[in-house]
Amino acid sequence: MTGPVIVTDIARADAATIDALAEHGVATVHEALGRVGLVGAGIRPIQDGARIAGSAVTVSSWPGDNLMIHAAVEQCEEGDILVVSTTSPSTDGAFGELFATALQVRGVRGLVTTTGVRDVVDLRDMEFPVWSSAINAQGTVKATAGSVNIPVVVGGVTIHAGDVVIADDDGVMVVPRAEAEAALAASDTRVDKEAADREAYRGGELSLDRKGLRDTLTLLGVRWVTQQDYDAH
Ligand SMILES: O=C([O-])CC(=O)C(=O)O
Ligand SMILES: [Mg+2]
Repeated sequence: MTGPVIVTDIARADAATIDALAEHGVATVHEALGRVGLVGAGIRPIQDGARIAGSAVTVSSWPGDNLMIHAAVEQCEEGDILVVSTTSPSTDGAFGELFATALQVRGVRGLVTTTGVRDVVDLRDMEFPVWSSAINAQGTVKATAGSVNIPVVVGGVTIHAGDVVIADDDGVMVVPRAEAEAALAASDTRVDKEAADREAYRGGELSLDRKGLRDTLTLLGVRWVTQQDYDAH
């Protein structure tokens, strides 16, 4: 379909699966999925300590224009995360505490945006978590058509409406909706493995031995030499 659209009634992943993914956090799910889905590190949290997951409601906006964010609020439901991208780069402050107020009332868990945001003192105070490209008071207009709930690119990653977005202090990642269950199972397995690793490291075991990395170093031609031998050659 061409032209601006607002897609309604999007499909979402299972709520319990989304909540369990939130508990695992970005780094674990990213590793468990095979190191995919990570949004570029240019999208940063404005707060410390928030860890959320939710279904993406996506916005494709004109730069410097937040009309389509206004349109998207109506499409948001309990447990969603609003994801905003612009058709060309813009760090204008397209979002602030008024939008956050409207979204919080609808049970939206947070915002991920390639734009800038403003009112950050208020956003932090009201505990509405935000990941953005910039903090910027620059105001925007409401004049240009865009789309809601079409695929958008954020930090090099394509996010479809209804995909599971996970965000915490490490960054933001996306799990395609159809892979949410598999991502959770793989994350559970990884957490068990890391628990065993942690126990071993607490006991003094070296990761070099536990992961067989001495062989890797040897295969790569790395040699262990005493300082005396090193200095002598
Ligand atoms: O109204 C705007 O343009 C963005 C903003 O500052 C808010 O949501 O509070
Ligand atoms: Mg404001």
